[in-house]
Amino acid sequence: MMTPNAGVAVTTLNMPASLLNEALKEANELYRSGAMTKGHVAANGVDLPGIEQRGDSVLWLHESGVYQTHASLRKLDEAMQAFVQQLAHEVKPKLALTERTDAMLACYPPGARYAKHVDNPDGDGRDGDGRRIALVYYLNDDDWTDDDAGALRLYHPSSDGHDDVLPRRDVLVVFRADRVAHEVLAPRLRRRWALTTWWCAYEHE
Ligand SMILES: O=C(O)CCC(=O)C(=O)O
Ligand SMILES: [Fe+2]
Repeated sequence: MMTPNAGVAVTTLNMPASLLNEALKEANELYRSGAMTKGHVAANGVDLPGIEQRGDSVLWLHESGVYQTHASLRKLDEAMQAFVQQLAHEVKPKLALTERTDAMLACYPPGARYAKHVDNPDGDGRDGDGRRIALVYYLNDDDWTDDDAGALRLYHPSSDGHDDVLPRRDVLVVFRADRVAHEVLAPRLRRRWALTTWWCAYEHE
């Protein structure tokens, strides 16, 4: 697992190509069917349409009931969950994981971005166990290149520096949802797909 800076890790899940092809088909089918809705940003506890800030379309997969019919997406969600169960052991001295969120399927059409933000800057309004870990897994075509753009830009916590991660198929980025500022740069010509889950945790002193 590569760790480009504090609070960030980049790895792959090594899922079979057939499963990834099928999941991408399912995702495109959901997009075409009109099941996905514009992503929102919360400000001061009020949910605002984030036209300027955020151009993706999203679908909460468990809640929407699509796992009944979209088994490949469900299997990828399960693989991410299995990954976290291993990780839980490693992070135990620092974090006590409590629960996960639903999986969010997100599509960035060409030109869509998500401006710099921290996912959980204020504890999520929970009693110490807001979202602490974000996992973002990319479902894109297997020939995604620099020219396709759409990197996830992760800012270093204590300097102006940043690292860009291209949203290549099967790449999993794990980062601190309560600390790491990041932004999504717009993909140039293709739809950019990601499956995201968050884990809530208490942080030990
Ligand atoms: O798709 C990505 O690379 C990250 C998306 C993101 O930052 C978010 O949904 O909060
Ligand atoms: Fe984010």
